[in-house]
Amino acid sequence: MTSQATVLLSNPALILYAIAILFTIFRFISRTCLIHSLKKWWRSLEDKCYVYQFYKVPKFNENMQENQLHRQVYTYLNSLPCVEDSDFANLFSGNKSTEINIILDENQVIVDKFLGARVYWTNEKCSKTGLQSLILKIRKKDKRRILVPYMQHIHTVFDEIEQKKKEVRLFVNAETELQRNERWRSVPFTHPATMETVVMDADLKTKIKSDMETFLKSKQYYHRLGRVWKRSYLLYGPSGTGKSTFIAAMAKFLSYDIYEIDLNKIANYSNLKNLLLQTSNNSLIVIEDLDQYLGKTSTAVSLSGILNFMDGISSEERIMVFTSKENIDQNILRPGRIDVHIHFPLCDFSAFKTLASSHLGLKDHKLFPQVEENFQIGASLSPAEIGEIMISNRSSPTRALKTVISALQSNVASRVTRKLSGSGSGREMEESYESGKESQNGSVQPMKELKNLYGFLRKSGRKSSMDLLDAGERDNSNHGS
Ligand SMILES: Nc1ncnc2c1ncn2[C@@H]1O[C@H](COP(=O)(O)OP(=O)(O)OP(=O)(O)O)[C@@H](O)[C@H]1O
Ligand SMILES: [Mg+2]
Repeated sequence: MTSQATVLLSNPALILYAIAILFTIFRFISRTCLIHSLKKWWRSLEDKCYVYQFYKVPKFNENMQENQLHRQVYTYLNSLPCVEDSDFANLFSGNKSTEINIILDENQVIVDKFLGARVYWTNEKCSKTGLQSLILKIRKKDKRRILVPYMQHIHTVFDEIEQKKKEVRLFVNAETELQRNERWRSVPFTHPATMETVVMDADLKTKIKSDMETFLKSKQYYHRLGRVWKRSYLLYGPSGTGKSTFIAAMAKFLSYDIYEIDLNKIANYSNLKNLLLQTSNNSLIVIEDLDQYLGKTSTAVSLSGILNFMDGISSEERIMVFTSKENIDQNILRPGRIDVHIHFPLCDFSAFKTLASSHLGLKDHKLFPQVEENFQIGASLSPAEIGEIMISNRSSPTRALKTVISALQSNVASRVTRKLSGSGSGREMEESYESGKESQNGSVQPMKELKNLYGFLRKSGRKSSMDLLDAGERDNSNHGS
C-alpha cells in the first residue's frame, strides 16, 4: 500500500490527473444546485428538532380595512436583500427609469435573522378567499426574547423607508394679509442639488452628514435630557458660494420638507409663532440672509423675537438653517443657539479642480498650473462665478480654463487697484469673511494681504502700469454688465 502511494506520488501525470478530477467535481458542485439543495435539506432536518410558534398577519381585518401591520411587514420584507435569493420573485419598474424593484411572490419563504435568532416569513395567499397574510414562524425558545424588539425593529425600518420615499416639498409663507387660512403655500421640491454635487471640503461634508445622521437617531436621547429635539445650522459666507444649494442638498439627504420663512412677510412675533406651529415634523426651517434682516433699522420681528423662536418654544423634530453673509450678533452665535457653523468660502484651487472635473470632465490640464498660480497670489472668485464660466464654455475646456484665468487675473488686478487707491467696495466685505476663517473675528489679515499684493506685483512687474489699469477697468466693466 505504502509502495503504491509512493508510486502514485512520484508520478506527476497521475497527480495532475487527480487534480483535474477534483477540479471538475468542485466546478460541478458549485455550478449546480447541489449545495443549495444540501443546505435546504439540512435546514429542514434542523427545523424538525425545534418547536415553533406561528403568527398570522392578515392583510385585512374582519371589516375589510387594511391592517397597517401587514403593510409595514410587507415593506420591511421587500427591503431585505434575501428577497433576491427567494426561489420566485416579481420584478417591477421603480420611480426612476433605471430602478427595478424586487417584490416577494406568493407562498415564498423569507429567512430573516434578528439578535442571533432565525425567523421565517411566508407570504401566504388563501386559495379559497384569495386573501393574503404574512405568516411568521419563530422558535418557541426565541419567542420571548426577540418578538417585541423584532416587531419594533420592523416598525423603525418601515418608518425609515417611508421617509426616504416621501416627496420633498418646499413651503413658503404667504403674504400677511392672505394668511388667515393659508399660512404656507407649497410646491414639490425638485432642486437637483445633492450632497454629492455640492463642492466643499470632503472631510467637512462627511462631518456634516454624520452630524445630521446622529441628530436623526437621537430623539430618545434628547427627550431623556429634557431638551427640545432640534438642531440649528448657520451657513455663512459670500454670495454664490453654495449656501442655498447646500440647503437643498440637506433636505434631500434628510428627506425633510423645506419651510422657507421670508421675515419680510411677517407682521409680528405671534405671526412667526403661528407659522412655526403649522410646520410639520421632519422639516427644515430656513431663514435666508438673517444678517440683512437684522441690519435693518426697523423690523416687524425684533431680535429677541427671533432668539425666542430659535430657542424652540414650540419646535420639535425640526432642523433650522440660517444663512448669512456678514457676521451676526454674538447673542445668536453663542453655543446652543446655533449648533453648527459652516463656512462657505470662495473658491480655492482644490475647489476649482472639483468644479473642472464635474463641469468640464477634466482631471488635469496643461493650464491648471496657471490657474493655481492665480489662486496663490490671492485671486478669489465664487464657485458660482467659476461654475458659470465653465458652463457657458463647456464645448471647449481650453477656452473655459482661459476664461477662468483671465477672470481670476481681473479679480486680482481690481483688488490691487482698489488697495492702491484705498477705496473700498462690497467685494472687500467678502475678503474679510475669507480671512475670518483664520482670524475668527472677521478682520482682514494685513500680512496675508500684503504677501498677496507683493506676489502679484512681482509677477506683473514685467507689465506696464497701463496693463494693470486696463485689467482693473475690464473687471469693473464686467461687474457692471
Ligand atoms: N459650493 C458649491 N457647489 C456647487 N455649486 C455651487 C457651489 N457654490 C455655488 N454653486 C452654484 O452657484 C449657484 C449659486 O449658488 P447659491 O445660490 O447656492 O449661492 P449662495 O451662497 O446661496 O449665494 P447668496 O448668498 O447670494 O444667496 C448655484 O447655481 C450653484 O449651483
Ligand atoms: Mg442663497
